[in-house]
Amino acid sequence: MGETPKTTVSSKSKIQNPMTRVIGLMSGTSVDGIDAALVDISGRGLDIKAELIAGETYPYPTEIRELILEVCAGKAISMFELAELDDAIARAFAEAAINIQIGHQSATLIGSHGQTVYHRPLTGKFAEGKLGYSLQIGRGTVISHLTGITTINNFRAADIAASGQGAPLVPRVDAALLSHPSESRCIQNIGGIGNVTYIPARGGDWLSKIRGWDTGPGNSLLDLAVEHLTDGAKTYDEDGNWAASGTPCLELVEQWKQQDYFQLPPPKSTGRELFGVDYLHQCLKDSQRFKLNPADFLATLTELTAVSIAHSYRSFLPQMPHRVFLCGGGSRNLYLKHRLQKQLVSIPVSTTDEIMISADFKEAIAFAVLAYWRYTDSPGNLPAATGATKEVLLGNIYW
Ligand SMILES: Nc1ncnc2c1ncn2[C@@H]1O[C@H](COP(=O)(O)OP(=O)(O)OP(=O)(O)O)[C@@H](O)[C@H]1O
Ligand SMILES: CC(=O)N[C@H]1[C@@H]2OC[C@@H](O2)[C@@H](O)[C@@H]1O[C@H](C)C(=O)O
Repeated sequence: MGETPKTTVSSKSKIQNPMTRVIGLMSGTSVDGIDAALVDISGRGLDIKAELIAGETYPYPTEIRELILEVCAGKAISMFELAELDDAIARAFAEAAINIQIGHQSATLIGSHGQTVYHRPLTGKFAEGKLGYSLQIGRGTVISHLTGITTINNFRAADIAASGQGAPLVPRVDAALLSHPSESRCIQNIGGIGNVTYIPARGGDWLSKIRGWDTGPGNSLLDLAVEHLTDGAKTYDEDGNWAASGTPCLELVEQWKQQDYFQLPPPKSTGRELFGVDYLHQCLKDSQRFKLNPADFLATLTELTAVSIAHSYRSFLPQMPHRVFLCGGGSRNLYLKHRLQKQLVSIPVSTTDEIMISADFKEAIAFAVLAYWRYTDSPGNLPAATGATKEVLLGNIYW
């Protein structure tokens, strides 16, 4: 297991709690594996310090990954099969928690996001009198039983109970760890789905101006397209090299940009339910009249991710940020980064590695922080990002 360089991120705290060693576990909408982060956390509320001690990705066994993707795409399974899948995921998460500690002092707390298999946020008229629904499986009960460590999971439910979308939850963590005294920043995660946190320069009423939402597809459509074009031989476009050899069809991107989700004002969140297999098939159909070759098609999907991010900033931010920092697997897609930079013109685009937080493990670190907040009775959601009516404690605790 590789040791990740130590990175410390602090929010200038004067009051420090004794340090707690926490494991953050996350598997996102790409379903590529479990990201585990071993993190030392101290402080309270937004005044916290988080130091990454080790980070590692543990790929899912192929049969589990394939079943998760099928379930996400709408496959019907029995309650027996659901219980088996839930347990298999929980066991894989527990194993990741055990392995990340090897060679290190043990952790006393685990924050486990689990695996999202269904996300149904409600907005506009559909929301009247109803709550959203978001299901993450991989039971905390099993993780705490197998590891012997207090485990917190089911982070999205309390926000949904407060009429929020249950996502994105990372904005409050981003604000705590990545604000700057004079620079406004967008922290852009590009996982299967993309999500942004806008953090104004710290000072005055900066907290009330923080925003966050899901920008739309990150890598989900690209990954599905690569699998489709290679008959399953490849699962993603490494460094964006394949797309870089093509030319994006801008007319098609303009057409796709008109889709409802991109016009919907925040708070908003989405998932593979929208940007999944059916969406890709529609994209393939739409592309037929332009006779795109595979590289052009991938370049066009990459452009959709870049354009949807930039379009959402221009449409929904109070002002454009001074800088944009990428994280998540898509931050490694050099062609996507280049196209986003082109969209954002003079706003520098780099990765959160540059501001001392691992771009690969930021989401896993975030779930360690969210668990720490639950453990220390601090709210974890940001109502401006999720649409909840109030700040709430997030997560269920299994001692
Ligand atoms: N070197 C690379 N070049 C291009 N793409 C990459 C590279 N490394 C990772 N990716 C992309 O990143 C994806 C994984 O990203 P990540 O782990 O951040 O997603 P996730 O956490 O599952 O999703 P989400 O943030 O939506 O929950 C892969 O599926 C792949 O598309
Ligand atoms: C329901 C769900 O799992 N949503 C994820 C997904 O992946 C990215 C984006 O969509 C984001 O809203 C969220 O994850 C991050 C960790 C969040 O809640 O902030």
